Amino acid sequence: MQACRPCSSPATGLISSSIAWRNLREHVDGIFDLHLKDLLQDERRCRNMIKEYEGIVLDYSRQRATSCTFKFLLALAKEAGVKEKIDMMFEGKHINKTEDRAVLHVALRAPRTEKIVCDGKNVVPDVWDVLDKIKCFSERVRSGSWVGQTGKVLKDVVAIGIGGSYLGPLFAYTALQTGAELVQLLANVDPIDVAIALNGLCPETTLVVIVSKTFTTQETMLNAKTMRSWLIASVGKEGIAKHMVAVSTNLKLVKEFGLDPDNAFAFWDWVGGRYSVCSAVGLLPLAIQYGFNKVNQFLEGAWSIDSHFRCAPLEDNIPVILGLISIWNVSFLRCPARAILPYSQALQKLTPHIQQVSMESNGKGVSMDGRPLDFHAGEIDFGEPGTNGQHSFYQLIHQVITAVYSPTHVCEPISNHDELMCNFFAQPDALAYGKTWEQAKAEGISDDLIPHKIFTGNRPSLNILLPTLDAYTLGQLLALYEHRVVVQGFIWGINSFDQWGVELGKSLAGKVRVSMNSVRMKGEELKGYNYSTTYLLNRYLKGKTLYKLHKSMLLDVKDKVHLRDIRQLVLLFFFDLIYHTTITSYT
Ligand SMILES: O=P(O)(O)OC[C@H]1O[C@H](O)[C@H](O)[C@@H](O)[C@@H]1O
Repeated sequence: MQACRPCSSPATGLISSSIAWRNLREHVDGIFDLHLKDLLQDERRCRNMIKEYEGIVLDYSRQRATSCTFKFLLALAKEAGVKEKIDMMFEGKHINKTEDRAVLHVALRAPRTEKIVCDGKNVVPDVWDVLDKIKCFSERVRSGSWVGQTGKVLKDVVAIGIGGSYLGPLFAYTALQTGAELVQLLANVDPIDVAIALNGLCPETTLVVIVSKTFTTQETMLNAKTMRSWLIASVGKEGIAKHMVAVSTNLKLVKEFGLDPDNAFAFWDWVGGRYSVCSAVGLLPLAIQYGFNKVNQFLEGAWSIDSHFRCAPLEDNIPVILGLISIWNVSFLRCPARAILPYSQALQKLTPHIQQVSMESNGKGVSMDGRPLDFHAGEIDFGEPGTNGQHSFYQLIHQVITAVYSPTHVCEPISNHDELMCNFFAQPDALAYGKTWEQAKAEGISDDLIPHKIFTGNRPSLNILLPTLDAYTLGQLLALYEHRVVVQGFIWGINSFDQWGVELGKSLAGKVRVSMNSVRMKGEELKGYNYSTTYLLNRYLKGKTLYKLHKSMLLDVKDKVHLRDIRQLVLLFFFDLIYHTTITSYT
């Protein structure tokens, strides 16, 4: 077993130049020779790799790691100043340096009596003002005392948002679903998504919630305008206040959009979009659908993990351990892909949400001070609920790629889920042990088939077991993943709170938008694009388009959307593109 070298501060500013990092780099060579089937025989090692907090069990004994690995990883966490960075986060310091902002999503779930200071002000009372407003408003909608312009009770709610203003709420909302839903979430600007959301809805009994942190996101604003026109056509401009509310940090733009500031639910720039589930972004739809009690439990669950994250020693701190496991796999074992596999259908939207939280946060190529990283950072996240995933992409994990690490099995044990649970318990061992030639032979498999039926195993995984799945444990699960991602960013020394790459795409789309408008409205020629883009754009502009249909369907048809018509056109357009692609690739 190797001894830990004493740590020293990184000389170049990158964590990779620290002694702790170098210790791990040397240590990893020895790990490549170990197999999980041998590591799993060491009961003492396995016992040390199981942690429990409030009934949540984390078992990471199927990681390709020894207890020495964890000593080195903990030394790395200390070297990177993880504890100090956690404190700075809770103290409201501007740790999002490129945007000069604090990172305080933890303040969103702080009890009323807590004090969390940002820029000299305790923000907890502001948080609770909005929570009280959500409680009051949601109770009025649920009880039917908030009526629409024509006096009818509201029966449907459409929440429009995208990215963090959609994925997080969708995850929490879906996880708590029990049956009849009042609320639907709409993200895509594709008219078919709008049409599906509006199908069968009546403006007189519909409430629209616009969810956008910035209130400038093109897709959301376009969908919001479409919905506003749809409402006005039935209830008039004066009816909007009864049928439209907003969640945003930008109350000025909310007002300019024509909404009563009383109908706006605020949050703050110290809440990142992908960390905003516990703001009004996620809580308003949850409260309308499930009642404010559930919201409270959800917040309490998240806060229980926040408190654990802040206070538990690094070696027992579950989000820190999870973050270290990620660092180990990505940067040292060079396994950048992670499957997240919840063995619970209710958690079907966990993976898409964590995909954004993780990949947008840690998909960074430079350190906080702008230095290019000389190591692998960031993860590729994918997944499906178990057992669906087993019948889809598991074959590749078992036999082909070694670059997938820690399929994270999250499970909720309920007695009549036994079949599901059998799979949950079988998969980690199947991945770890694989199957040898000798085993296959002993099973009587014929020689020609044996190569297809042997598996090298040694595929690492970790298991998280929840005692149950309710609003409280859901809040815990959310906070565990949020903090895990943050820990990774703290160690890699990157900024997990900005997303300038996304901004690049947005600004290019803005340029195309202007060009498209000039061609359509003024008949101008396209200028300033490369050959390929000019060709494709012209081809699109000449082809059949949903543009006219979109207008007539949503603006003129008051209460019935013709889904069949729109689908037909979407398909025509789609095949147009396939045809086009085929021609280009064969000439
Ligand atoms: O909430 P909004 O301001 O409309 O932003 C919605 C989304 O926009 C972009 O895609 C950002 O990268 C996301 O982080 C954000 O959640």
